[in-house]
Amino acid sequence: MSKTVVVGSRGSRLARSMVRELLEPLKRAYPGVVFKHKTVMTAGDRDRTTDLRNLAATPGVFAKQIEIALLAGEIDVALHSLKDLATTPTDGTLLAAVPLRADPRDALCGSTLRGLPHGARVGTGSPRRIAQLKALRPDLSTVPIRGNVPPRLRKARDMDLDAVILAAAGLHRLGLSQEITEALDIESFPPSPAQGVLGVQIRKDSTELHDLLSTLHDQSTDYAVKAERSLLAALHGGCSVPVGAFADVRSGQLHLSAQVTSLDGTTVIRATRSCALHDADDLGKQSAYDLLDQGAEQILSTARETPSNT
Ligand SMILES: NCc1[nH]cc(CCC(=O)O)c1CC(=O)O
Repeated sequence: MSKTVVVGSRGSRLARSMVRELLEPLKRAYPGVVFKHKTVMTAGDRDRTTDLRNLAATPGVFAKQIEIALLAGEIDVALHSLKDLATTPTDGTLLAAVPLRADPRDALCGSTLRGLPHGARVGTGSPRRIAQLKALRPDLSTVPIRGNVPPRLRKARDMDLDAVILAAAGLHRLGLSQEITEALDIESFPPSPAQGVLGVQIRKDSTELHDLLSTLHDQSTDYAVKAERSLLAALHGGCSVPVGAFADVRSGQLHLSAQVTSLDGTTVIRATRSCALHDADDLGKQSAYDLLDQGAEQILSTARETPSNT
């Protein structure tokens, strides 16, 4: 293998901190390999003017350009947030490693949930976050807010919002943990499938690189995201459906809880299942059927016709 490995990612501060998180253990484990970082401009970065509602109609808006650079050989590793990566793998690519998950929770910045006054305004454009928030607090209103994490925090202040919802993992990675007023409980506010997990993607034929990246692999996180992503795939969901899911390994079993919520928050459908670790894919599928049996399809088809950002 050539002794240089080029890692491609978005150019945002968050993406750059993810690259550092990825490279630190690799540089330690392979002092003889040179690791380089290359920034790939994505459609999501380029289009600052259009509302992401239109952009997000194209799934994988953040990931596509990075995958193209990977397949063209401009980079050797494509680094994504796994929750932004479509569940159908792109031909010629594979996920080489699933590193240990960071904090999976969503975070309220600006107020606690209970501390929000009646009718408060909360910044988020994500259908899942809007739906789940309305289910817990029907009195609240949501305001779409987009952009990278630091600008979202700034906009929330400029717009005088009472709070904004962001992924805790992103805030931790940016060194902005102090902005978190409340990390929302996993059970009542299930995160996006694979939230907090890095997606480390390579070309299928990069066998040596695959071996090298296996140092980063965390088997429990891998089982968990397999279950969460197979659930999402079975529901034909992308990043803009109101599906929350979280799986973890406890006492040698894999547990999955999932929730589909109508956009107005009035209907909440839940499924909880456990299985042996090697049945992760099946756990996701069975849980999806549990949700569909309870009428999830109607909520999902309505939500699919109302594209929005995550
Ligand atoms: N949708 C954008 C996005 N993609 C990944 C993260 C950070 C969390 C993660 O790594 O899963 C964020 C920001 C957010 O949702 O607040």
